[in-house]
Parts: sequence; C-alpha cells; structure tokens
Amino acid sequence: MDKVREKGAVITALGAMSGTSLDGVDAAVLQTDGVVIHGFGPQDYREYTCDERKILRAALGAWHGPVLAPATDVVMRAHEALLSRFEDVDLVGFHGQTVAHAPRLQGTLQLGDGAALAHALGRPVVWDFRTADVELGGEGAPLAPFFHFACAKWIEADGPVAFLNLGGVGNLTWVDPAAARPEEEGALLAFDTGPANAPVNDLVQARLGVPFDEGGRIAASGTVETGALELFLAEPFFARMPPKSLDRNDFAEMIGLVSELSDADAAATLTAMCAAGVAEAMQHCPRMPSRVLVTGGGRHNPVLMKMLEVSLDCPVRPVEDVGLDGDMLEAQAFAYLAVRVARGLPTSCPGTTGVRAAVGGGTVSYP
Ligand SMILES: Nc1ncnc2c1ncn2[C@@H]1O[C@H](COP(=O)(O)OP(=O)(O)OP(=O)(O)O)[C@@H](O)[C@H]1O
Ligand SMILES: CC(=O)N[C@H]1[C@@H]2OC[C@@H](O2)[C@@H](O)[C@@H]1O[C@H](C)C(=O)O
Repeated sequence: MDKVREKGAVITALGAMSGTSLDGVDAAVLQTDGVVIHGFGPQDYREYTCDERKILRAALGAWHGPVLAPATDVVMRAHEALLSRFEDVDLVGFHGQTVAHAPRLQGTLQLGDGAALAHALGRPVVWDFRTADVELGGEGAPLAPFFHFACAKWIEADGPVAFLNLGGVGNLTWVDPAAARPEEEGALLAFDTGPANAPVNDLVQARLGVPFDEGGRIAASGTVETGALELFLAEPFFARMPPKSLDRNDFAEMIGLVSELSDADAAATLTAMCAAGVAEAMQHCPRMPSRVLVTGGGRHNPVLMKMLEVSLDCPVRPVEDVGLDGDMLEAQAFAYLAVRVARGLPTSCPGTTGVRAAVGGGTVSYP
C-alpha cells in the first residue's frame, strides 16, 4: 500500500473491464506511475456463460429493481474468479458492468461493489470511475482517452492520431501528442461515435442464436440497405457537437429498420451503420489525424474494417500495428486510471466528457 501512496513510484496495477457487448471480462496488468506507461504485464479473460449473459441482458436499462441483484452477483463472481488469478498486484482498477447510462437524467450505473472486491482480493480497489464526472456536468464517458493520450506518447506519435474503440458502442479519441498533459486545452477530443457491435450482436443472437457475427461472415454476403442507413444517419445524435455519449441500447430500435431484410442484408446494414457513425464522427476532429488506430472487438471484423477504410479519409489500422493490444486496451486503461485516482490526478476533462473542469473520478476501497 505504501508504494501506491509514494509519489512517482511505478505501480503494478491490474485493470478489469466488463464492456457493453456483454462478452466477458478482460483483465490486464500495467506498470505506470499514473503518467507514463512503464510496461505491460500479464492478461486474462473470463467469458460470460450463456446463462450469465441472459442475466446481464435482463438488467440492461434498469436503474433499480429485482433484476440488478442477480446481475451484480454475476459481475462479482466473474471478477473475483478472474482477478484472483493474478499475483503481485499493488492496485486494482474495477470498472464494473454498465447497465444504464443517462448522464443528464438519472446518471450512470455500473454494477459491482469495489469494497467487497477489495475484501475478497485483499488488495486496494479503485472503482465507480464515472459518477464524479457526471456530478460535475460531464457525460461520465468515454474515460479511456486519458490512457489513449499516454499510448500516443508511448508510440512516440509525432502528430495527431485517433484511437477508435469498437466494442458494443463505438468511441473515438483524437489526441495531440505535442501537449504536455492530457487535461491541457486542445490535447484531447473524445466522444462516442454511435452503436458499434451491439446491434449486430443483438440481431444474430435473436435470429440465429449466436452471440456475434464472427469474422463478419454473415454481413459479408449481404447488401447494405441504403434507405435504412439514411434513416439512421438522420438521428440528431450525429449532428450534435461533442461531448456526447451513449447508452448501449440507445440505438436498439435500429434493428426495427432491418427487420424485413434477410439475415445477411440486415447484418451488412447494421455493420455499415457502425462505420457511417465513425465517418460522421471524423468531421468533428480538430485536424485530420495521421491515422485511425482501431481497438476493441470490432477490429476482428474484416467487413467492418473494410467499410471504415472506404469511408474515412485517412489510414485505418488495428492498434497492433503500433505494438498495442486491442483486446486489452480498455482493461489497461482502467489500470492506468486507477493509479491516477490513487495519486489524485485527473481522469477526465472538458475535451473528453464535457465536464466543467478536469476531475479525478473514482473511489478507493481498502481490504
Ligand atoms: N472475430 C470476430 N469477428 C467479428 N466480431 C468480433 C470478433 N471478435 C469480437 N468481435 C466483436 O467485438 C465484440 C467485443 O468487443 P469488445 O470486447 O471490444 O467489447 P466491450 O469491451 O464489451 O465493449 P465496450 O468497448 O463497448 O465497452 C463482440 O461482442 C463482437 O461483436
Ligand atoms: C457508460 C459506459 O460504460 N460507456 C462505455 C461504452 O462502451 C464504449 C463507449 O460506450 C464508452 O463511452 C464507454 O467505455 C469506454 C471504456 C470508455 O469509457 O472509454
């Protein structure tokens, strides 16, 4: 614990992320002083079973009520099982599972009890990363951008780059690596781009009983229905200036737009919606980045990657091209943010969430 408090010491932090696509929990170790990335460590993954996923799905959109306790139980059990596999960890960053997100109305809700996890693991746990930002007028999301800033420094980017995360929802971070600190004005612009994999996952789960369109194989043989795509792009979300963030199911009704289409055409159209949302998002970048570095599960989908390449005006590459791990970047982000919280450093700023002033969000619980 002393090391966590010792100013400037490099911490071995373990981050855990249970994302909106509901596939499972990612966990990864990062060595950092909360500013610079000093190294990457072991990582692991715990997939949710079909039954667990059903319980989590049932909790989506709920702020209270009987669906939350069993879902919290699933989240806690999965995290305890996964995180107890790691040794020699100084600090844990625990994101939890977002089930509801409406920052200007009810707030934002991530399931999971960090105090109970600290007790179970015998290590300090940083959690509830989003509430403080929302209370200060921010969107509470996205939060990975401060880590993206550190990644841009780590890859020694010599001009603006963008990170694009394609999970259940998509989010884009434009980074100017010339800035000294992430909270500096003009260093970062970040926001959610629109739905990413969630609508396709929901479609193929409902129609074919499979959790996602592996390798984009279903979409690959389909044709994009341009009328549905136009209706999608007419949604006011896309014209809105950042900051902006989404709940996983904010675009759930898009499935209705493809309900008459074949499986292949419906999957192709929903996949195209994700790419079109990103293309719209690029218009908000202060300057065109030298490249878009893609992280998250969507980069494994060649149909989606091709659509992005065709519709964006700059190269689109997976983050592996610059030596990062796109399956673990978010888990690493919450390890990084945990150290920042423990050190009293900010984790969001007006450019990333629209919060009134740079703020460090998160609660530290000790065993
Ligand atoms: N091989 C693949 N082919 C096609 N799609 C894939 C593949 N692997 C993963 N995906 C997609 O990526 C999703 C998982 O992405 P990821 O783990 O980045 O999401 P997440 O962390 O849950 O979401 P978020 O970033 O929104 O919180 C899967 O549900 C699936 O839709
Ligand atoms: C409220 C919430 O959990 N939002 C997630 C979600 O998944 C992707 C996108 O929407 C992003 O805004 C955020 O996650 C990432 C990890 C973030 O905060 O940067």
